Amino acid sequence: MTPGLKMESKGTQIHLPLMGRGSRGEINEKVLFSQVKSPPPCAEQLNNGQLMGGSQMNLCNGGAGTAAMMGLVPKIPNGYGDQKKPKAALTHLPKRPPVDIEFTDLSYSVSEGRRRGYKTLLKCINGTFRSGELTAIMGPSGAGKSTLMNLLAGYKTSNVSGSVLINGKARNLRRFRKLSCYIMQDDCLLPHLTVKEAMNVAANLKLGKDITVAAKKIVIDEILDMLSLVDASDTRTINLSGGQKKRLSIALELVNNPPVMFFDEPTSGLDSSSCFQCISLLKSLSRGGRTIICTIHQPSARLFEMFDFLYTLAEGQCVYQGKVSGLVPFLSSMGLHCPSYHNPADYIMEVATGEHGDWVHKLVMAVNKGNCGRGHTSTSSSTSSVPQNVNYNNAICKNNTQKAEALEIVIDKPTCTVIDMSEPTPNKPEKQNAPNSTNLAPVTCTTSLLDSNESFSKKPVKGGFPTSGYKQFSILLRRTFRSILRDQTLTHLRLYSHTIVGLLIGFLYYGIGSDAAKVMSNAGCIFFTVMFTMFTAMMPTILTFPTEMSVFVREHLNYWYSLKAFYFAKTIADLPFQIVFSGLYVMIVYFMTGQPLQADRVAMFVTINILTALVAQSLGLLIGAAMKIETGVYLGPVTTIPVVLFSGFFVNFNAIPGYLRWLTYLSYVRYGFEGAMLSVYGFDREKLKCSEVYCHFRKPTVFLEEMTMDKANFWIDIGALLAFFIFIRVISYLVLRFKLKLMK
Ligand SMILES: Nc1ncnc2c1ncn2[C@@H]1O[C@H](COP(=O)(O)OP(=O)(O)OP(=O)(O)O)[C@@H](O)[C@H]1O
Repeated sequence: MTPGLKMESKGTQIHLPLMGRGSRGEINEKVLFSQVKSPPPCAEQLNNGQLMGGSQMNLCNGGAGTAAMMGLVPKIPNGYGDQKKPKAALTHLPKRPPVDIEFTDLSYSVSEGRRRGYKTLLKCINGTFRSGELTAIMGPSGAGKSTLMNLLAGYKTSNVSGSVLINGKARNLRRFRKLSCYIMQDDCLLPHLTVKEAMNVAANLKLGKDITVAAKKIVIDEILDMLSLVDASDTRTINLSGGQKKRLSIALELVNNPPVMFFDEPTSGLDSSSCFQCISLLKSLSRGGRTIICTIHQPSARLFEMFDFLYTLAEGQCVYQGKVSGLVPFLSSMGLHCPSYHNPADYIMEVATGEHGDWVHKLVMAVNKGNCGRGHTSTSSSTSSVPQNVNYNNAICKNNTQKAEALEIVIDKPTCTVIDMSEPTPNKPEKQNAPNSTNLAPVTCTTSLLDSNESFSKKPVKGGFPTSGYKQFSILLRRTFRSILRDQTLTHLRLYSHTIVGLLIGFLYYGIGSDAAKVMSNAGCIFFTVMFTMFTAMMPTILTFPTEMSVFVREHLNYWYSLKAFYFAKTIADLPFQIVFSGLYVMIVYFMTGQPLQADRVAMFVTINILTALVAQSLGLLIGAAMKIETGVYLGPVTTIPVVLFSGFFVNFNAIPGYLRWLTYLSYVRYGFEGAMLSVYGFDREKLKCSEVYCHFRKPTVFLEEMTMDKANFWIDIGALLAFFIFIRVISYLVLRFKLKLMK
């Protein structure tokens, strides 16, 4: 019989494969698969102490039907065979080494300004988070949970003292970041992509070009199947439930199988059943040999007992570290008795917040003395100071004598084999769960984090990302283009509004363009056209970019692609939409208002308006990148007012006081309006017809003189707008870079 885990389920024995830890901590990947012969245990059974067994299955290496075992949403056939065939398992993920994280004397401070000096958020804390364990970082609000996780994930590196060791060696931050992922509290997902599309992008970006399309598809299918997302494959992420969004966030990061996963409050915003599913999933991931660390706020007793290791913080110091089951005995040994039927998670939080008196200091002292923690054994056994009614196997404090079943864990010699993804041949039996007879490229197997490859690609790519800069750009370009195309606000609404407003303006100023008696009204029409293209380009960007930005931050910090690739893709993908929308509106207005029907003038008028729109959109991008939506929505229009004031429409340039006149050169609307006026009235346009007895502005040059535009040059306006466009785009790029740096 294959070594593994025995689990009793309604009289039927299930033999589950394990990824045991070798003597040196490596993952044993010997057992790839074992068929489940009986129906999976229900959630209730799992809750009754069998969960440990169920989640001992190895996600990485062919554990059978973990998601179903966890009581996630019912499975549907995925086309891989009949229902009796075992569920897909993650057999095709790149193999990863186990990673233990040890931190010693870790302190972190932030500057509070010159006068107030530094504030210490973490004070000399120590701990070890192991692979194969689900670790919870708990503590009251402001205790330093997120700070600790950011430090361990390598997101904060300045003002940090102490050491972080990975498998006993100094952390190589760059490599560690590539082999770990951080799943944020808010599910930063692009709303208009389907689950499958999002997964494809993740696979293409994270698995590199050495893995074939067919191999990527199998990886994706396996993950979706395992996380019970198959039936939501074609659902846009905006329509997913909270739990599904969370699972998709995990699925996206699982593509390259990171051995370390950090989760910031993974259960926030989920109902109790989704919370249970989510933590069950994390538990299964940890049982696959991963190091799963998450911050959590007051879990229910049911959730609490699912964690293997607990690290509790209060005021930036550790007040408990050790097994979850050891918490109550530890507190009891300190004289803090968790009342019967009280959730220990609630109790430790009450203690940490000072509800039971000033215990924090005493607990910190006890932790530092080694009264709890990994090496400490007394916590797991009954001591005289511990009340008899506490059941240590079950985290809830109650009179319960039920014992958790001992788990049979067989540790084998550690192996790390290259996954065989080649086509099955008659001599070579097809692996279960590799149903597609496609020719699959081998996946690089990393044997140690510290001497692991930079990426999955054979050749390390510049910048350390799994794919080349060009590949990142092309994948992101397609994704951004698709997202914009499907975006109701950015695209559909703009299409309708440009058409409707264009027609409205067209009817309002119908045929006035060639009438000398209506040149002032025509100038108003031209000015409004410039203003409309400007605002409709700027505001949607201010509104939508922060969402894109949060997705970008998550993906970039998880080493998917570079800022450059993202930024170029964003810039290029936006162009066609700006051109089409602005062009459509401007053409409707131009022809309906009777402007000169000369191809060169039409082209000039349309071009100058499109350029103005592009500058305005870049400004929207800058505002969106630099600030929150609420601030941007206010600042966007407010900063536009001076730009409009100095455009030359409301106040003639000659009438502007000399000391303020230089400001007109900073107004990009000035160049847009001036260029539009010149394309209509400049370039030696013949005399206009006059619909009244006398028309002062029959000669277009006279009107341009009146507007102080007679000496203006259309090409300078074009050049100025181009310069504005490039300048603002560069500034936006630098702002994004700066913001990223601040996050690190
Ligand atoms: N840049 C900063 N300047 C000053 N104080 C800061 C800064 N960043 C964090 N803090 C403080 O550090 C403490 C720890 O913050 P952290 O976000 O880690 O807490 P937390 O335990 O995750 O809290 P919560 O559960 O509410 O998210 C808080 O008191 C917070 O106000």
